[in-house]
Amino acid sequence: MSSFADFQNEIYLNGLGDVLPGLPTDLTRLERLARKRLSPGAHGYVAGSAGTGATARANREAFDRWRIVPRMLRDVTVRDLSVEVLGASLPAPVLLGPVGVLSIVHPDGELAVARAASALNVPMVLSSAASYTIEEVAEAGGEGPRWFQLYWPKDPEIAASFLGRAKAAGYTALVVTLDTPMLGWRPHDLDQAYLPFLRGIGVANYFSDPAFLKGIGGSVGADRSTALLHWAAIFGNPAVTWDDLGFLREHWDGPIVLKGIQHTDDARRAVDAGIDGVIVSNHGGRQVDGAVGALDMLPEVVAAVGERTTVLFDSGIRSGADVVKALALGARAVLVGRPYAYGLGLAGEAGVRHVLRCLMAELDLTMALSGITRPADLTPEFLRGP
Ligand SMILES: Cc1cc2nc3c(=O)[nH]c(=O)nc-3n(C[C@H](O)[C@H](O)[C@H](O)COP(=O)(O)O)c2cc1C
Ligand SMILES: CCCCC(=O)C(=O)O
Repeated sequence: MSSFADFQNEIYLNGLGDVLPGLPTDLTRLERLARKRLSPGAHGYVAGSAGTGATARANREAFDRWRIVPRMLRDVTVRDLSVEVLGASLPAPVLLGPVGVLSIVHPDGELAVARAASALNVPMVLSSAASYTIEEVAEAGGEGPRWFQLYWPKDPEIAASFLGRAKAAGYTALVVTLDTPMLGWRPHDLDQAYLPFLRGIGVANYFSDPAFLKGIGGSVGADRSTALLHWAAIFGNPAVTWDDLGFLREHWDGPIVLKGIQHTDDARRAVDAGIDGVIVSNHGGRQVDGAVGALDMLPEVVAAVGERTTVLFDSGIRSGADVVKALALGARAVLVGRPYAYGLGLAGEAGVRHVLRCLMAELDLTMALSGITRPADLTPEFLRGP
């Protein structure tokens, strides 16, 4: 007799992999389960957003304003989710976005994420603020594709050192996050007095870096408070401007993507400066409260630079249907943040695989049922908008 799992694979998963573990397949329900299971501090940090949460809500409302208009009788037997991004072929238009401090939700943190990403051949973007080092995560990910995300530190020697380490460890593309020269106003963390960094989580790359250690006399020391305060002082660099982008090129010879672009003029400046891609993102609503929903800015940015550069998107993706909407509005691929952090917290590596499979399977089905067989065929004509 066949099992539900066999049927599930046949009907829903379209060869995307083995069965899903016993977790909700609706990622918004997964989110609710994580609220129950994670510690209040860790949950508050991951789920939290800036201020009153208006931007995080705007991210979701923006998705709700767009609706898919499915088309019929278009032979959707054979589908291919793969896309090309910055010269590499991805199995689907989905990446694991940079999420730091992941050992607050699971002891294996980014190592488990790297294994899950590698199993599905989905690129993982490793955060500068990861709980494991650039090298440890590369080793865990093996042959899997990996990108590195830079928080531009005050000390250029540390920045150059990070880029050198990432290159040596096989990270192929560089994501430079522009929207976080300092952390936003985050009431969840302030009220719970919870910061991963204070517990020494998220500083692994810094504490293992010769350039960082030079700034604190060569080693971290038994009492880590001096090192932690030094980290807090150097992690972000609010002084960088468009004139400094040349520094990145000098120290990185692969593709460079700027994350946190929301204005068309910024997108144009990025492209004029020779940047290879932009990520339209508001950091999942964690930085500026009262900011515009990220998806609301996507069409304008695509109209401004879409022909000249690769436009990626994140902030608010919770389903395959959301991926369809972002792609139809011109994103080449999307990054997810919180959903996979919840998968990790609930079930480790298998939980991250679960989240990726759910997204990819639902994307595949939503495309098929809308009359689409490849991401490149998704255009604004498949949407009814605001
Ligand atoms: C717990 C947490 C940590 C994050 N850490 C980073 C980071 O280290 N670097 C970065 O560029 N973005 C970071 N982000 C932002 C994500 O890359 C992404 O922009 C955001 O989560 C997307 O929104 P979503 O969570 O609605 O998918 C973080 C987000 C969360 C929730
Ligand atoms: C130093 C900041 C790292 C984490 C981060 O980007 C976030 O919490 O949003």
